[in-house]
Amino acid sequence: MADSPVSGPARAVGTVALRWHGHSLELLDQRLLPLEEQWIALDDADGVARSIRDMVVRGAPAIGISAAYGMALAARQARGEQWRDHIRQALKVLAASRPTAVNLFWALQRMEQVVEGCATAEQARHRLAEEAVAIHEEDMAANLAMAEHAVGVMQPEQPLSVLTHCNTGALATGGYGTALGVIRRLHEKALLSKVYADETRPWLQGSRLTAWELSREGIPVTLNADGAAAAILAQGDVRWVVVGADRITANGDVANKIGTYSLAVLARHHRVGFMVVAPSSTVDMQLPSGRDIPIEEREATEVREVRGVALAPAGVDVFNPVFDVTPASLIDAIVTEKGVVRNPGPEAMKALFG
Ligand SMILES: CSC[C@@H](O)[C@@H](O)C(=O)COP(=O)(O)O
Repeated sequence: MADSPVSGPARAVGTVALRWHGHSLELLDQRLLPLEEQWIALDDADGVARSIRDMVVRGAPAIGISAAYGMALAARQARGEQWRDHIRQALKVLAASRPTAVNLFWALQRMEQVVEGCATAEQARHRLAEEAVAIHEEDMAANLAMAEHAVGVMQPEQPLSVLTHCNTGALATGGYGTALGVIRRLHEKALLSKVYADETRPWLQGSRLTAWELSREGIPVTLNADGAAAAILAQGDVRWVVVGADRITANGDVANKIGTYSLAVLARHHRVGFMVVAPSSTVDMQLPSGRDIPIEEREATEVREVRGVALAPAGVDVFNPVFDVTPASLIDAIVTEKGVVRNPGPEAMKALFG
């Protein structure tokens, strides 16, 4: 076991955002897409934490997987009697990278349990790498299962149109995607008529990432300004709004990219289905409701500028919460790999997640 690096998942579906090489982690720099495809190589946990904070990698499941690999990298550098302290310090740094997506803390907790079960640094090096790869592979498998469940809920008899928000695809996960995985599956089954992608101000995950990911895989996508969503739903063509999640609380409230809540209100008004697709690693049964979710606020420059070009008067006051909370009462279905929660509420959530 001296230094036999554990390699990454054997199976990948289409686009990938992270590559594990056993001794280093490569991340596709999502800040540069769609203009440039550049990979960043990392060999320590600090670099991974920085990459999460700076949005080189983003999307709840991808953040959790990256943090797990960050722990595996920390174990590779842990030496001497203090090896356990070195890994615990890495965990703290990774946990401080972003606050909202619970997948980060879920993955770190899993890694911590493995550390506690290791007797030597060498064992930790091997076991943490294995666990990180397992988390990565499980996420991919969960996405495939969720896509099947979601199509079962939609029961399309003919191709249907959907609207989505942010990026929930291979770029945001271990592969395939959550909400975008459902869209991919509909396309594979020739059941997708049209997908509208909100551009997703201010970071533009929809235009920069979702439009890129779908176009390069030959899935036709129509990009729209966020403010056009009401007009699109009013046309009557869209049957489902499909989104991902960063944290789902015990009562079925959902934190997701800012703008999701307005979409849920619009969907209810227009009698369009509203579906949240997320792995069970996004469910936080410790928090009673969405009011308890820490909502990240990011720099004012994200709203005032695009790639350094000013869009607003210099120094204008900005409010930039990057997630919002959709109340469970506006959600028709939460789809996870464990099953579907229809009309979510505390009882239905407890029945599936205990
Ligand atoms: C499968 S990704 C689900 C969510 O993480 C996604 O919708 C989202 O809000 C991403 O936010 P981001 O700020 O880009 O990390």
